[in-house]
Amino acid sequence: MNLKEKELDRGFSHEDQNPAALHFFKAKSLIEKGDVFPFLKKMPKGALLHVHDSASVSSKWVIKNLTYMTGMLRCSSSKGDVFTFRKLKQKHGCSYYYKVSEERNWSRKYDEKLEKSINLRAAYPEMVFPNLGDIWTRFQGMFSTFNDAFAYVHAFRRYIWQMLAELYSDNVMYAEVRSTLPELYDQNGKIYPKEFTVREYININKNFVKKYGDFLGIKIIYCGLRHDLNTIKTSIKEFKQLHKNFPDFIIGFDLVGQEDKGKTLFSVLNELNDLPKSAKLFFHGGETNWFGSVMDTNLLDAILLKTKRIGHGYALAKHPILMEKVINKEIALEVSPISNQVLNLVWDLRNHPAAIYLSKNIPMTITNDDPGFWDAQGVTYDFYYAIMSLAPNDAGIRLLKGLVWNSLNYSVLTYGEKQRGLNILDRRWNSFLIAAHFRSRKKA
Ligand SMILES: O=c1[nH]cnc2c1ncn2[C@@H]1O[C@H](CO)[C@@H](O)[C@H]1O
Repeated sequence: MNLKEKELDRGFSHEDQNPAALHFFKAKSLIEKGDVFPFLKKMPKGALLHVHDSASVSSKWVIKNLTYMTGMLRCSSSKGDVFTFRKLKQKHGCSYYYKVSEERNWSRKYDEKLEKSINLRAAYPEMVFPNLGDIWTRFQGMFSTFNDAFAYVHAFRRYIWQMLAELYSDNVMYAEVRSTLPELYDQNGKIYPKEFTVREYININKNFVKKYGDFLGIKIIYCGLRHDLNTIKTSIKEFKQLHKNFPDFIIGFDLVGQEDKGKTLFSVLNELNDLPKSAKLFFHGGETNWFGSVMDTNLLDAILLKTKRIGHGYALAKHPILMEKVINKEIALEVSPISNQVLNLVWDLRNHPAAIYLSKNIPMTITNDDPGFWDAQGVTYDFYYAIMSLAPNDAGIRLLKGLVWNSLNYSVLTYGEKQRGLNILDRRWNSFLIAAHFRSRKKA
């Protein structure tokens, strides 16, 4: 509370330097300079329940590591850059491929330029991306830029390890990761089936957990892109097979992509009814500002389809009856404050509807969505906005603790795994508080 009050007071008298009200791209360096951020960084976060794998790792790491791997190529398509390690020409819509190692030799500030194609950072985002459509085109383009490099088996292994490392160093202890599970390929051009991607994932996870015993690992929520019916059908078919073969790892299903432009849940009801009973659902819903539109009914249908949690749920505040349902059925919202701001739903996060959800005790957890694409390593920055912008001035450690405990309680860990996780969390939380207490005494 001391750290928070001091920082809010300063923000109140210097509004131009009040990170709680500023866009993340303007606030990031201010956040890092304050005292709240390092405190939150050290805080055990519990589980991370909403993150997309191919946008999870910091873009700097990707540039410094993956783009220095042998065989990396770059080409320019009408939609933007494409990174790849495939030797054979692909359907990238490019006419010429450049070797990154050669380009780097004759271009100044090459790495900085390269990083721009996988990072949305802008000094004046309101000028660069005036509309929600503009930012989504750019955002979706970044997945297209990176996906083919991500699917190179040697890059994939390093990237997923780094994803776990960034979570672990941010004091996250477990994650349920959303993935479209790309078909991986190797240096000889061999393409592997999705089962192989799952086995790779399981191996990396196993090795990471072996090395860091207090990390519980990850599970995968399989994602289909919602933009057209055939893609949805194919992804449901693939999911059924993968879930059957790996029921404890490929735990559930979701549909992703821009909700405003994609198929609604209602329009694919027949297909969704084909999902097996053992599969859990984790639908995105209400990531929209269109009140009363067809997309807006996704929230209703997600609840009717018995979703375990709701991704975002940004629009839920406009639907009082659905808010009640979410409380009664204990469906947690996966709230990603920075994502909603960067993707242009809201500017000042004090206006984010999660402030209302907190006041109504709607179950929720703080998540980071695509941190690599906006320079937010880990979930600490989102927790900063949660406690400084979404929560009332007088809410402190008790609220944070509730959010952290929610993350484990609303996870789909088995009973045994959850008990073990809660024990570890309890221990780590107490040492965190004791250490923070001694730090503050030393300062005083
Ligand atoms: O906030 C989001 N809402 C909806 N879809 C998203 C969001 N973030 C990422 N993706 C989608 O996830 C896919 C990769 O897993 C990407 O294609 C992207 O469209």
